[in-house]
Amino acid sequence: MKSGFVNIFGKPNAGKSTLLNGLLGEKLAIVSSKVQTTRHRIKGFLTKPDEYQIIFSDTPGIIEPKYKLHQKMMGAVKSALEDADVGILLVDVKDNLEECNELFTSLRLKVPCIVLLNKIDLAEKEQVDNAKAFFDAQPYCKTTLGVSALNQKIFSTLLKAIVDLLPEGLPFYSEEELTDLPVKFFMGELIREKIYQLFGDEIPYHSAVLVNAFKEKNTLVKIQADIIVQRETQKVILIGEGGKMIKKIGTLARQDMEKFLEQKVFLELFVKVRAKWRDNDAQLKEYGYN
Ligand SMILES: Nc1nc2c(ncn2[C@@H]2O[C@H](COP(=O)(O)OP(=O)(O)OP(=O)(O)O)[C@@H](O)[C@H]2O)c(=O)[nH]1
Repeated sequence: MKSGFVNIFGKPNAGKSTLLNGLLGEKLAIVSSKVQTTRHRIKGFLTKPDEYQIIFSDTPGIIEPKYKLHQKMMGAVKSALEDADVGILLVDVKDNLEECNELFTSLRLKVPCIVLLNKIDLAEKEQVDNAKAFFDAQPYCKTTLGVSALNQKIFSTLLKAIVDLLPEGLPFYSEEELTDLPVKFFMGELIREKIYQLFGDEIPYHSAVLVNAFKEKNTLVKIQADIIVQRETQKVILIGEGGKMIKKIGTLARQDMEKFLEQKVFLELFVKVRAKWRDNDAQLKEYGYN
């Protein structure tokens, strides 16, 4: 039996969330085409009885700490590095390889790493081969694989490569558990995902979601959440004309919640203004960015 911790690193938008969702077969990490969607470490477990247990985490995209929020994200990247048995360095195969290499080198990786070249469905074979040769020559790289996170066919090869690098050991969690994060957290992420999908650049980056109540009743789950924004003008946009937008967020989020929980959901959403929440430690903590 093998077991251990695997952390997925990569620049924003490399496809970390897509990969994790594909591997785990559940919509755990939220996926969007905008960068920096993932703010938390999200762990999911993949267990094959008597063979392996892999504990995955999806770290935030590696970025410059411009705001306090970003510093917290870098902290998450570092702490993920410290407790990993295997690192997966995810690279968009069309990205600047030298730049990715600099980034990985600067993390001073001590764990064995698999370089995963993602989005090969969009690249020429020659480009993939060149990238493979480039990373195979780097000291932190144990092996390089080409994948498309959208295509689950290659996952068995990836899983084999991961398991080969894992230490022998007993499972950390029981087979039934999929993640140790509270369901409440995922409900908040589903709301945040809708904000990313429905609004332009500014709004998503200035919003946080706080799930205040999660109550399981006999026939349904009651969820109450606040969407926190920085300015009154953002609140007006989020609510929309006659409440049109907030209704839309609510409906889409509720549908996904119902799929996830396999239960009817009653969702109540409020929009609240908290000036400068992104630079306020206490508020960052309240919204879950520890
Ligand atoms: N064509 C193609 N698109 C992909 C592939 N993997 C991911 N994508 C797309 O790339 C975009 C970014 O994917 P995410 O999984 O959200 O990326 P991420 O690395 O988690 O991004 P952050 O949360 O910003 O750090 C999404 O639009 C995905 O659908 C792939 O293999 N092929």
